[in-house]
Amino acid sequence: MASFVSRLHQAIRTKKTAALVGLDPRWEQLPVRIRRAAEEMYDDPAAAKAAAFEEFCVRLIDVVAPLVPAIKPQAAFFEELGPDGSVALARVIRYGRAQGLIVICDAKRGDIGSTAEAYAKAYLAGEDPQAAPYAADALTVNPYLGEDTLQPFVELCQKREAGIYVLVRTSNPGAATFQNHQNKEGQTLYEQVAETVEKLALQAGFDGNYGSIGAVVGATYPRELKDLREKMPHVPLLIPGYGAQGGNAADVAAAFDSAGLGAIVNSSRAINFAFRSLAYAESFGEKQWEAAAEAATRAMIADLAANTPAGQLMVDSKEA
Ligand SMILES: O=C(O)c1cc(=O)[nH]c(=O)n1[C@@H]1O[C@H](COP(=O)(O)O)[C@@H](O)[C@H]1O
Repeated sequence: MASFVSRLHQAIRTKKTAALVGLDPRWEQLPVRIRRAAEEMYDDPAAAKAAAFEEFCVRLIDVVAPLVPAIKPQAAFFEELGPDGSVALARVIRYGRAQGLIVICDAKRGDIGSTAEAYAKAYLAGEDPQAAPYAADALTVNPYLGEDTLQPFVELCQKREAGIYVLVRTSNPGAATFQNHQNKEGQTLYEQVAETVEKLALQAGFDGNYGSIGAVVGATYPRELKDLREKMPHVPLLIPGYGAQGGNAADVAAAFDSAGLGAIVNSSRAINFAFRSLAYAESFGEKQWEAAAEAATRAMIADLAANTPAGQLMVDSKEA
C-alpha cells in the first residue's frame, strides 16, 4: 500500500515535472469538429455536450499522459450538464487513472461531518480505483464549515490511501475578502486554516516528509505562497493560477523543497485551449488542437524546469 503523497511524488519523479494539467472543458471553446460530431450523434443537447466533453478530455489525456504526473478534472463543467455530465466525469477520471495518471477531482466539497462522509465516499477511491464511483486519487475540499467537517475526509484518506487538498488561500481576485479576515490576535482566517491543515497532514498518509492532506494556494499571491510554504512544511501544495490567471514559474518557485517536491502547479485553459491562443493559433490552428496542447504542456514543463528547483530535476536527469 502506498499513500497518496508517495504515489504523487513517485509520479513527479518519473515524469520529472510538477506540472498538473487541469481538464476544464468549456463547450464554446471546444474544437468545432468535436462539437459538430457530438451534435450529429445525439438529439439531446446535454447528451451531446457530455459526449463531446468526454472525447475532448480523453484525447487530451492521451496527449499529456506521457508528459505530466497528474490531471485535475474540474467537476463543475460536467455537473452543469446534469446526469450525462456526471457519467462523463466518472469515465474521464477512470480513463486518466488507466493511463497511469494521478487524478485529482476538483469538486471543492464540504459539509457537516456526516454529509462530508458521503462526499468522501463518492470521490475518494485512493489506491483502489474500484473503491468509489468518482474514482479519484484526491479531491479538493472546502474547510469553511470547520475542522470537524474535514475529519471524515481525513479518515477515508487513511483508510483508502487517498488525498485531499483543502482550500487555504485561493487564486481569485476576491480571495482576501473572507480569507484575510483577522482574529483578535491578528491571525488571518487562511493562516488558521493552514495551521489546521499542517496538523492534519501529520495524521494521514505521512511519508516522513509530507502527509496526504494538502492545501490549495494560488500562484497569484506569491508572498502569501512563500509564507504558507513555511507555515505548512509537511503539506503538499496544489497551486492553481499559473498561466491564464497570470501566475508564472517565478511566482511558484518558493513552493518546492530542495528535492523539487512538495507542490504541483496547475494550468487548465492555457493548455486545453492552446489552439485558440495567440502563442499557438498560427502554428497549429483548430485541426491540430492536440499538437497545440502538447506544445503548451511542454512549454509549461520547460518554464518550471528553468525557473524552479522542481524543474531542476529534469535538467539534472537529462545531463546524467
Ligand atoms: O481548487 C482549484 O483547483 C482552484 C482553486 C483556486 O484558488 N483557483 C483556481 O483557479 N482553481 C481551479 O483551477 C483551475 C484554473 O484554471 P485556469 O485558470 O484555466 O488555469 C479552475 O478549474 C479553477 O476552478
